[in-house]
Formats: sequence, C-alpha cells, structure tokens
Amino acid sequence: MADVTGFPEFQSGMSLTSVERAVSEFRAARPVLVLCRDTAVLVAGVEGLEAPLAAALSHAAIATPRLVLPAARLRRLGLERTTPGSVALPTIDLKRIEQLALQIEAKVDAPVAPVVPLDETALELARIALTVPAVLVVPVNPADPALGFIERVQAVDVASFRSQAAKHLRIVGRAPVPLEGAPETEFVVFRGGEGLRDQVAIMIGKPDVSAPVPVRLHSACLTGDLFGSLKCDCGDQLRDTVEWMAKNGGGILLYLDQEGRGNGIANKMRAYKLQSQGWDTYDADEVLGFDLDQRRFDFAAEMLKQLGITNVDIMTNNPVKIAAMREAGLHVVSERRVIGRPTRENVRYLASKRERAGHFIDTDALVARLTAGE
Ligand SMILES: Nc1nc2c(ncn2[C@@H]2O[C@H](COP(=O)(O)OP(=O)(O)OP(=O)(O)O)[C@@H](O)[C@H]2O)c(=O)[nH]1
Ligand SMILES: [Zn+2]
Repeated sequence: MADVTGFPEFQSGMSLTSVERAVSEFRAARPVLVLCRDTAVLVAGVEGLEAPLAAALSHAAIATPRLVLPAARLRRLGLERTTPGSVALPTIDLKRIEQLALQIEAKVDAPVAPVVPLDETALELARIALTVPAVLVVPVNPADPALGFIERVQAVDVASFRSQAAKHLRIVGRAPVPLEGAPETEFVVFRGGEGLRDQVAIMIGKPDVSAPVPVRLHSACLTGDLFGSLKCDCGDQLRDTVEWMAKNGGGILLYLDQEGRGNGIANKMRAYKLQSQGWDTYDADEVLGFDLDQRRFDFAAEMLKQLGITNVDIMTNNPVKIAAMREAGLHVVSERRVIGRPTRENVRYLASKRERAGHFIDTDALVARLTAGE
C-alpha cells in the first residue's frame, strides 16, 4: 500500500523554498530569524525600517545589534575596504542608520568590525531580495516566545541559494511567438536562476546546433528594452540582435531577470536619481552599496545546456559574460560585438562601461557617430 503518512516529494527543494519565504518576508520589511548552529540573529533590512520595529528589535536583543554594510558602501563612507564590515548600534537609532546606509555625504562615525558569517548571510538575503544592501543584525535567543511567528531560515540555505537556484532551473512552458521581422520564433520559459521572476530563452529561427550557435545573454532593462530610454543602448541591442539572428540562420537570445545589473528595478531607479545629480553609473551604484556588477551567469549557461547547446558564437561586449560561459563548460568559439545607437544621454554610460568594467566598446567610434548625427 502507498505510504500515506507523509509527503516525501515536498522535501525536495525545501531549502530553496525556505529562503524564498524568508526573502518575501524581508521584502515586506519584516525581520527574519537566521540560524547557524546555536546562534540566532534577527535580520532586518534598512528599507522600511520604522520605529515600532526598531523598538521590538531592541527588546528582543540579547547582545548589541549591529548594522552590516558592504565594502562598496564603506568605501563611500571614507574607508579603504574590500570586504564588508559592521558598526555597533548600542541603540537602534533610525536617523543614524539612514545616514550610514544611504546618505550621500555621510562619513563613518564609529569603529567598523570585520563581519562574521551570519553578517554575510544577512547581506546575501538583502541581495536576493533586491533591497538596499544594508542590514540590521540583532543577536537573539531563538527560544524567545516573542519570536514564535517570525520566519526562520538556516544560514547555510541562504548561502547556497543562488547556486542551488541555478541547478534547479527547469522549463515550465514553451510556445511559438512570431515576432516582427522574426516570424519563426519560439519562447521557452525557465523557472529558477536569478531574480524574482522567470527567465526566457527566445529561439529565433532554427539554428544549426551542430555549429556554433549565435547566442546573446540579455539582462532585462525595463527602461531601455520596453520604453526606449535614451540613457542606455539596451533596446537597440535587443532588437538589433533579434533582427540579425533572423537574417543569419537563427540564434538564441536569453532574456534574463537581471534588471539593473542584478540590483533590481528599485535600486536602479535610486541609482538613476543619483546619476541625474551627476554621478556616473558605477559611482551611483557604489553610493548605494553595490560593487560593479552583481550578476551571475552560471544559470544562463545551464539554460543553454538544457537547450542542447555546447558551441557558442557569443554576442556581447562584456568580458564577464564570455568568461562565465567558458567557466560553465560551454565552448565559446567566436564573439561578436553588439552596440546600439549612441545618444547624448548614453555616451557617458558606455564610456564608463569600457573604462571601469573593461567592456569591449570603441567609444571614440561612438562619439564620432554621435557627432556625425547618425
Ligand atoms: N545598476 C545599473 N544598471 C543599469 C544601468 N543602466 C542599465 N543598467 C542595467 O544594465 C544591464 C545591461 O544588460 P546587458 O546589456 O545585457 O549587459 P552588459 O553588461 O551591458 O553587456 P553587453 O550588452 O552584452 O555587452 C541591464 O540589467 C540594465 O537594466 C545603470 O545606470 N545602473
Ligand atoms: Zn538599459
């Protein structure tokens, strides 16, 4: 007789699910209890942190709470740092937290301690949740009855979440979607990978998979892809790639849920606001606590493998994407550059990508095109 006492199939993937639940709580500005052997901390983001929650956290604390900040933010606060650190908070003072985590001209006002593993977990939670990377970590007693209703997650599950999510990618739907200029196109939707939504492989034409297949990894850019923002070249890159693939025997465009270089749309808008005040694309991100690029591409390589691709003709200017495909075991046979139209608003952005992140972009040629009014 079948075993009717339990639901064994529900066990598989539970560690992923527990992190997903914790991330939902965290995004809703509710604290999460993170456990590592005998140690427990409440973790709360600085976004949405208000006085009643601050008071409850102080009340539950069994040792001094701390504010954990990433290296990028500490550099903005005036320290030479390549690793995250924490600042003790004898009282949970919202104004001081706001200053240390977000204010533009703030300087660090207290000693910065090296992080412990639970601090790293707290930052990782904020990263997965796509919130501002600044977190309050409050040591607590996990048996405290006041914490009974709070979502609990194991630190080890948070730490392995992103690589697990890459491994658990699976196709959940596919259908033909004829596109203008590329009528023979199929959309293949994958669940898993990065971000909070699904990933889509757009199969244009019928590429010969025995030869190197033209592939573009395209990170979502709502403003550029959909609305034609002049601030970047994403919309052109997207449409030009589809058109090129349709005319040249087909290819695969991976549309990846990595808005804002993996920082999420809200942080991208925070960065755009800073850019409107004169900051460049990378410095604006650093003010918010982000390093150059938060994206991983291991799951994109996994999508290609599941589609039966091993040899790739990659369409990108980004050396990190190329290295990631090689590292994941794909054979990058050739490379093509993909440059959109230069605009007065995007030329500085493109130059920064070349100067700061080593993208293969000929900015002199772009400036010449812009001046010639192309
Ligand atoms: N944080 C941040 N993200 C941005 C900004 N402008 C555009 N983006 C994001 O940058 C990403 C660009 O994606 P891609 O064009 O696929 O990647 P890329 O690194 O430029 O590489 P290639 O285009 O392949 O050469 C998208 O996720 C955009 O949403 C910005 O000013 N700040
Ligand atoms: Zn863009």
